[in-house]
Amino acid sequence: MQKTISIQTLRRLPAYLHYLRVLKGRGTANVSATMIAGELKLNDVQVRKDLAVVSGSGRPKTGYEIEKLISDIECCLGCGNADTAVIIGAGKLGCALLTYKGFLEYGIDIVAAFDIDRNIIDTTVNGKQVFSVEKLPAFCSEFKINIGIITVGANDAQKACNMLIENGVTAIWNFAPVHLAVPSHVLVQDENLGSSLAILSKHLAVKSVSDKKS
Ligand SMILES: NC(=O)c1ccc[n+]([C@@H]2O[C@H](COP(=O)([O-])OP(=O)(O)OC[C@H]3O[C@@H](n4cnc5c(N)ncnc54)[C@H](O)[C@@H]3O)[C@@H](O)[C@H]2O)c1
Repeated sequence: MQKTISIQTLRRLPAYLHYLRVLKGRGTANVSATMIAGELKLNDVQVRKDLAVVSGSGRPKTGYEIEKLISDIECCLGCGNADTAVIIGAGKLGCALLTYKGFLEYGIDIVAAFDIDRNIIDTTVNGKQVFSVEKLPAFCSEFKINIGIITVGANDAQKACNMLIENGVTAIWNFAPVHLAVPSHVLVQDENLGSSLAILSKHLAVKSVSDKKS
């Protein structure tokens, strides 16, 4: 029976996977939870708990076998059995996401983008076709699309979201700065680079005050 994985654990898995792949590339065969925790600035008890859910326990002294751990995390993240995703809005951000090849390593295959701008429709970005948004229903029914990525402006985001849901998408990665109303069977993950920048900005402001005092 598969163990339940918390959202917090899921959020940490890509970082574990990245570090483990780096270690594997260096020819390292085993790793301890303490070493992972040290590298990723996490608590080692937390790391052990996370890895116990996806892979079981490490061995005393030798720790975890890196190859097996990578394979277990990949399996948990759905790598090798990627969820298919489409982008709505092939503007600056949409194209940047289309261009990034790394999502496949985390189990998401962005297969196409949709837009309303005639100058963009029927072009390709990183080998991915940009279609007219009118073709979304036919595309979704032909290819099983699991994830919709919204990169349109705030005013168009709810419309794009509704269209995705009408065509069977139940997981939405939303980059538009707007709250999306969705039925309970749909999960929306809001992404906002601004919140990370706010933390950096706050850090600099606090540092500047303490520098002035000293
Ligand atoms: N979350 C973040 O950290 C973050 C960072 C940057 C941008 N954004 C947001 O991402 C969105 C896109 O930003 P951008 O700079 O790429 O804008 P952009 O104007 O370059 O791109 C938007 C694209 O959406 C298309 N579009 C508009 N309505 C549409 C519809 N109904 N269906 C399909 N396509 C449609 C436009 O033709 C355009 O190509 C904005 O909402 C912006 O605020 C979020």
